[in-house]
Amino acid sequence: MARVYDVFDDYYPHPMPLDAEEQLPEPEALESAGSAESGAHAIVLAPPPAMGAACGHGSGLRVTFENVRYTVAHSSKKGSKLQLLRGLTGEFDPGQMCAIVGPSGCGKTTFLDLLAGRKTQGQLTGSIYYGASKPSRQLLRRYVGYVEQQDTLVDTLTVFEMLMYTAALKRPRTEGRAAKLAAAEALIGKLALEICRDTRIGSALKRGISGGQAKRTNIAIALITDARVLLLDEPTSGLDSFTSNEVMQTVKALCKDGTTIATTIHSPTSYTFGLFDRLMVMLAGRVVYFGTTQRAMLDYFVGHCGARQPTVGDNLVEWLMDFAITQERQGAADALADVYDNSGLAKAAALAVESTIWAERERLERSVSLRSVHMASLAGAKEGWLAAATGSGAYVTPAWWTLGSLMWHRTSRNYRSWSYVLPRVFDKLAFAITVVILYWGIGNDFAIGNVPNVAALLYLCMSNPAWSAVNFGSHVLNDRTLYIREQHDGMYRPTVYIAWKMLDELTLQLLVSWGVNAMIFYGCQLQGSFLFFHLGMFTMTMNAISLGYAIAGVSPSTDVATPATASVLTLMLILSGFMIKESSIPIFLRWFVKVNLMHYMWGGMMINQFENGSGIIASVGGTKVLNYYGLNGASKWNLLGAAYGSFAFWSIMAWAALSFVRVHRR
Ligand SMILES: Nc1ncnc2c1ncn2[C@@H]1O[C@H](COP(=O)(O)OP(=O)(O)OP(=O)(O)O)[C@@H](O)[C@H]1O
Repeated sequence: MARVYDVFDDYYPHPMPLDAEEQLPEPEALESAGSAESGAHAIVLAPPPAMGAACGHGSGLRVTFENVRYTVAHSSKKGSKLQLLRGLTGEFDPGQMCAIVGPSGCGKTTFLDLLAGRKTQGQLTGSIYYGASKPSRQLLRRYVGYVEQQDTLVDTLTVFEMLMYTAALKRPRTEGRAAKLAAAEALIGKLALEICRDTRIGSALKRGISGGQAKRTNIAIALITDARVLLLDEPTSGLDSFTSNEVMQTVKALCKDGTTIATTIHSPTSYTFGLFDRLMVMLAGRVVYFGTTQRAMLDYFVGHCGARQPTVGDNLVEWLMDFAITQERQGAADALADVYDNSGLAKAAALAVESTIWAERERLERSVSLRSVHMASLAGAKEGWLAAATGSGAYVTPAWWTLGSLMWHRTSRNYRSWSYVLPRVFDKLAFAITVVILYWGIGNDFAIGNVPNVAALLYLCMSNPAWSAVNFGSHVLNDRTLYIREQHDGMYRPTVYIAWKMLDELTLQLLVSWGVNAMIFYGCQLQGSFLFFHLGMFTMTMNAISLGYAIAGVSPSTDVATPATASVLTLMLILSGFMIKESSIPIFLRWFVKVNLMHYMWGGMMINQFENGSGIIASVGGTKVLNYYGLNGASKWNLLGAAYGSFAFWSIMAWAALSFVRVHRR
């Protein structure tokens, strides 16, 4: 029968010398070191590198976590709490790649989310440090790249454009295009993306780059700020074993410049497993092993936990996961975690954590007399490595630059896509053609029997742009995963995002609407001012966008937003004063007519059509028409002004919804 170490060697083609540093420390040595305060630094499994290497720009940043516990309110059991993480302690070292493994639901993603500062609920206790600092939002955005499980890319951009777009919003504005270009090209090289550099990313329905290339592009955008820490959540999920190996090999190569890497991974191939320097095994929110991936790991599980010896034919990763999951299913997760907590490994990890925090603080205090984390950050800034994190706010670029970049990198690229342009032009054109065919020349027919037809035409003209609120809302919701990721990455403020989305939609509408509105106005021979007619139609589109965004902002999904928007619009259309005269509406609902945008704009259009009609409508007179509909005495320009007020109101609602309403919880 093959000995376990032979099996190990058979599995790993990589040279993995078993040096003294990777041996399990003797428990007695640890105990004696731990008891003597002065000896605390004598035993550290992975001693901190020289300070410059640990913290300087171009090197890594050690991630240290101490007794991390995380509790959330139970989503299905009201009033009860659930502790998802239970006392995680350890550190991820610069220049090393650590695998976090464990059965599904053991808390791996929760842990990474916490490290990356992306949890929006729950209670965290314990400490997390990046170098010597507790992670500020700025530090996380500047120095930590987080690659989430799902790809969040812009399907209309090429890989190169995606990187340049991200660079424009995540790197300092002042550094110039050449530096951004160099950073993008360097990452394309590092992540072996040359072959798809100019390929559109595409979507599930319209294939562009491959799954592995998409994953590597996600990694590249996480690194565009020269991130010193890279956290990856299941980077190989959905990839075949060859592509998984390729992706992880590329990731591993990033360790060379000192990047600190931690990744959750479900079923690494043997090859990929061999690329990891460290392994953290989790069960039910606790650590059951944190150490080397080498022979000592086998010794630990066989010797301390009662795992069977692996034999030839065993895949070591499967062997480990089979053991861990079986133990969990048998309710032995806590027992295994207790064994780990009492082991030399856990004690060494705790000492290493203490040592790191102490040493980093001492270093900072040496450079300037410091007391607070804020001051510590300033000391870092003095040395250069935290300059951007502390020197700027939560967002790297000013609002005007962000807006310009979004217009340039996103909006202008939209026009390359027929699927973007055609539906937006076609729906306006189709409406205009239909209306012109049905109502040809009607505006110039002054017979009394024609008045309801003209009123109906104007009502249709108002309601058509209003209905597009349903589409606009779904555009925001389709973008939501990307929006959330880019928000976390500090790429734009919600105000800028809303302003950009509106400009994005309105730019094309502005171009198209002049033509189609002129077709309707002159084809149907409507009366009054064309400018007013056009502004009225355009204002309705603006309102539809802001209304759609406001409702989408508080809706968890399109399934909720679409019927909600349709209901609001239906109410507006019914109570506009056209379908039911205001005087016939029950008194308790009449207030709605007064705040109803449709009432204002349809009323304004009616006044525009009939205000000069007293001489031209032979039998009835324009004033009487307006009287009949309850529109006498109003000024069409005031009504237009009210519609702009409504736009401002819905825009503020949309901004507030995106800024303050957390429909996504993690
Ligand atoms: N509010 C909550 N109420 C109840 N359970 C929750 C809540 N939030 C998270 N959980 C549970 O916490 C566990 C940890 O989830 P997490 O996504 O971190 O697991 P994971 O190890 O990353 O799983 P996977 O490998 O499948 O991605 C899951 O079982 C999840 O269902």
